[in-house]
Amino acid sequence: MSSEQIIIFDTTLRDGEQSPGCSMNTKEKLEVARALVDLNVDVIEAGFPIASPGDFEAVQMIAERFSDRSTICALARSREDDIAKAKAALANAEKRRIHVFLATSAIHREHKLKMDKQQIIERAISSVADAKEFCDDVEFSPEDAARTELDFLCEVVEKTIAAGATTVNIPDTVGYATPNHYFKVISYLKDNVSNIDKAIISTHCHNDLGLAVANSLSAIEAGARQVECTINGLGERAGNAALEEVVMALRTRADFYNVHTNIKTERLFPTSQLVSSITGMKVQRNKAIVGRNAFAHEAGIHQHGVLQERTTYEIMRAEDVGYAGENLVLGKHSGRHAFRDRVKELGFELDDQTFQKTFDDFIALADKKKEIYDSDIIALIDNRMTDAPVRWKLISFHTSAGSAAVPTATLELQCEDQPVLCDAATGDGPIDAVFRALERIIEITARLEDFQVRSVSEGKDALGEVRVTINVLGRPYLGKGVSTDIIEAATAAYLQALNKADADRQAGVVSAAEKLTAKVP
Ligand SMILES: CC(=O)SCCNC(=O)CCNC(=O)[C@H](O)C(C)(C)COP(=O)(O)OP(=O)(O)OC[C@H]1O[C@@H](n2cnc3c(N)ncnc32)[C@H](O)[C@@H]1OP(=O)(O)O
Ligand SMILES: CC(C)C(=O)C(=O)O
Ligand SMILES: [Mg+2]
Repeated sequence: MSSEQIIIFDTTLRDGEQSPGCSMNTKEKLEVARALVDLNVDVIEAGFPIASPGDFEAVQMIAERFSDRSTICALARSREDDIAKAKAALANAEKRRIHVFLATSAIHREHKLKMDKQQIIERAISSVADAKEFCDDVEFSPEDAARTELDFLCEVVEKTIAAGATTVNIPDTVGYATPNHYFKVISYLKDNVSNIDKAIISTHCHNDLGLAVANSLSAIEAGARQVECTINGLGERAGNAALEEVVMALRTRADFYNVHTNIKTERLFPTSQLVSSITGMKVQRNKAIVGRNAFAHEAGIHQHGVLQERTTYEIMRAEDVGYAGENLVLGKHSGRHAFRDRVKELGFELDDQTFQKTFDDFIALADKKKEIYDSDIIALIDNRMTDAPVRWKLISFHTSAGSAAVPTATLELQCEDQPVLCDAATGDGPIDAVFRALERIIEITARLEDFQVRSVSEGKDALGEVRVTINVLGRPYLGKGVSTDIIEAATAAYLQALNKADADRQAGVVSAAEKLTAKVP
């Protein structure tokens, strides 16, 4: 059985713009329209021309620029003046559609429109006929269809199709439907509207119960062939069905739905980003398809699986939706396989011992830091790759400082298997106090010649790298340390430099140097 096409009708610029705080100016709407055309949506609902001169202008300009590629649609109430404005806005459009709507549910009839069923039918028919005089492509929406009596809904749909509607949209205006209920509504229309084959059945689902996408898919199962949706699920209240979710569900489960869309899926992520930046509506990280976490694996077991075979934990490929970011995110839940993979990608070949030490450093860092960047990993590797002697190890350090306190450092160090030594010192600041305490325990007096500190990665919790150069009896020694705590990084750097001086002392090198530079303090 060959796969049928689902028409993707994007209403980001109309219903999407109805999201509080999401108004766009004409220039912004043109940018979004361009992105939608590049995404290859079939129909763009560009606005509601009667609503404001700005909406009118936007529909007109979008129609002039893009109607050769996508059908441009304008919304109108079932009123002559609305339809006249829609016609005027679309006057120069190549592919154009007028979308007329009128509520049909008892609640809307009685309380909002104050019209009875007969008046609704007559108004709907005359409006569709009015729009039809201008263009062949006319869509009719019985607003609040999901809460409309089924027999009355069938009557409205049948009569508007007879009047010329080529698409009948069945809106779940208030997000009241559930998947099985909505399936039954569409099936009922298919079974009870005599001319239903003369029009395309469309869905327009709102997300008040978080079911907009599920309901849209259910309608497709029942025979709907157009889906109205928005980028990032923008729209009135909780929004509309998210275009990217509907499209990727149909593509990923083509085995089940046996339908396809014309969407260039690799444009989904960039389009989502564009709409987010223009509207200021951030995409939540765990949002399906276009959230930053949508293709990210942090858990070691998942990362191990994905490294062996991507499909163990991925049902879609990030590149198919245009996401180019990293999908194996290193963090506290990552394991050795993913870490080794990244180390290799960064171009390092570590022996087992260095790898294990670096991995331990990485896990310790991941406990402190939300995100681990490649630059963090490089700094950790670099730190472990130095062949510096490590006779003295830092067991613990404690500093206290403040405007009214004398900066003090208390340190515990261990030299090989000897008992742990503890000492304290004061200084000009906490780092100076640490340096003095280190010198006291190791019994080496050094002169600090250079001290540099820089941030290795991004964010407030970034790794800091400290590099020091000390002079011991005329010989320079370099030390480097990295940590999210700059005092800890400075301690590690100074200790590394002192360990080098200590190694020379052990080897008798310092005493030789001492003779040569006897005057150096
Ligand atoms: C479900 C949806 O998303 S529908 C689209 C909703 N979008 C918008 O409303 C966005 C833009 N809206 C607007 O700018 C304004 O509401 C306008 C310009 C459309 C109308 O403004 P106003 O003339 O001031 O009317 P207001 O919005 O206060 O009331 C709506 C009127 O439209 C009528 N109406 C509502 N829907 C329809 C309809 N489908 N067909 C005919 N009349 C309708 C109401 O009965 C009410 O009529 P009344 O003024 O005779 O009492
Ligand atoms: C205008 C109509 C289709 C609408 O947005 C709705 O009913 O939600
Ligand atoms: Mg809507």
